Amino acid sequence: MEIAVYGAGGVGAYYGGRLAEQGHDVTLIARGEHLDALRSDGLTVESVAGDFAVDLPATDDPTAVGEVDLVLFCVKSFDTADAAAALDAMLRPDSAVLSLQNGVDNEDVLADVVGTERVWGGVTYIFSTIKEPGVVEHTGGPAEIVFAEYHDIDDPAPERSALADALLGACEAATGMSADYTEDVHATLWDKFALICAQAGLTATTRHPFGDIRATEETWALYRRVMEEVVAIAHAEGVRFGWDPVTKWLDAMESMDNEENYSSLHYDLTHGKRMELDALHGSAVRHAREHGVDAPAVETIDAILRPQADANES
Ligand SMILES: NC(=O)C1=CN([C@@H]2O[C@H](COP(=O)(O)OP(=O)(O)OC[C@H]3O[C@@H](n4cnc5c(N)ncnc54)[C@H](OP(=O)(O)O)[C@@H]3O)[C@@H](O)[C@H]2O)C=CC1
Ligand SMILES: CC(C)(CO)C(=O)C(=O)O
Repeated sequence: MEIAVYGAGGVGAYYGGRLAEQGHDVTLIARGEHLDALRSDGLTVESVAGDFAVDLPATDDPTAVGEVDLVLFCVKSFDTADAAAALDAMLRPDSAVLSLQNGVDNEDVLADVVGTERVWGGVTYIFSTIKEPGVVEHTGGPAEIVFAEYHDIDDPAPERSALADALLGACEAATGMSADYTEDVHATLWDKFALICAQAGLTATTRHPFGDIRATEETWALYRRVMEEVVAIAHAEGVRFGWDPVTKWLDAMESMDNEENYSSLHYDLTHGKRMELDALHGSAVRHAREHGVDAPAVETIDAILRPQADANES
C-alpha cells in the first residue's frame, strides 16, 4: 500500500513505521526538529513490542508526497482543520483518510473538506509519544486500530471496501500492532470517547497514574461517572451501542495491568504542550448542552483543566 502518515508523532510514526517494516510505501509528514531528525537519522521506535529503526521519506509539504491509497491522519485535533486543507494533493477519488485521533468531531471536519466517502473513522489503543526528535516511545497498550468507512449517523454504513480489507491484511501481517473492522463506526468512536474522557480527565486532573485512580474509591467512582455521562450524551446523539460501554470498560480496566499508564492529555499537560481539552471534555460539554443532557462531572473536569490548557496554548 502507498501510505502517507499526516502527523508522524507518537501514534502516526509508530503505526507508519510498523507498516513500513512490512514493505509498504510509507511517507511521513512531520515538521520542526522532529522532521529534521527523521530526515537526517531516520525513525527510531523504542517499543514494548520490540524496538526498530527505519529510514523513510519525510516532508512537511503534503503536495510533495504524491497520490497515495491511504492517509493515516494523526495530527492533534486542534490541527485537524489546517491539515485537512492540504489533503487534496494526496488523494485520488478512491483514496481514504483514516483518522486515528481521539474525539468525535474530527471525521466531520475531514468529511467537509474531502467528502464523506473518502473518510474512515478510527480509534486506537496505545500509549506512544515523541521521546525526542526522531524517536518515538511506545510504552503500552495493545497497539490496536479499530476503523470503518465513515458515514452520517442517519445513513446506512457503506459496504466494506477492498482498501479496508487491504489495510486489515497489512495490519495483521505487521508485528507490534493489530486492527479490527467495526460494523458501527459511530458506536466505536463514542465508546472510545467515553473511555478517553475518563482516562484522560482523571489522570490529568489528579496527575496520578491509572493504578492510583483505580485504587481510590472516590476517584474510581468519578471515573465511572464520567463514562456514564458521555454514554448518555452518545445516546442523545442517536448512537446505539450493541453493548454497555461503561460495564465493558470498567470490567476491562479492573483487570488491566496498566497501573503506571496516564494518557496523552496528561502527557501534554505535564510537558507544557498544547492540550486537546477542547476536542475531549470541551466537545462533550458542547454535545451535552446541544441535547440538554446533564454532564456535571465532565463539565467539572473541563473547568478544572481549562486554565492549564489555556496556559499551555499561549
Ligand atoms: N499518544 C497516544 O498514546 C495516543 C494518542 N491518540 C490520539 O492520536 C492523535 C495524535 O496524537 P499523538 O500522536 O500523541 O500526537 P503528537 O503530537 O505526538 O503527533 C502529532 C504530530 O503531528 C505534527 N503536525 C501537526 N500538524 C502538522 C502539519 N500540518 N504538518 C506536519 N506535521 C504536523 C505535530 O507537530 P508539532 O508537535 O510541531 O505540532 C506532531 O509532531 C491525537 O488525537 C491523540 O488524542 C490516541 C490514542 C493514544
Ligand atoms: C485510551 C488512551 C489513554 C490510550 O490508548 C488514549 O487514547 C490516550 O492516551 O490518548
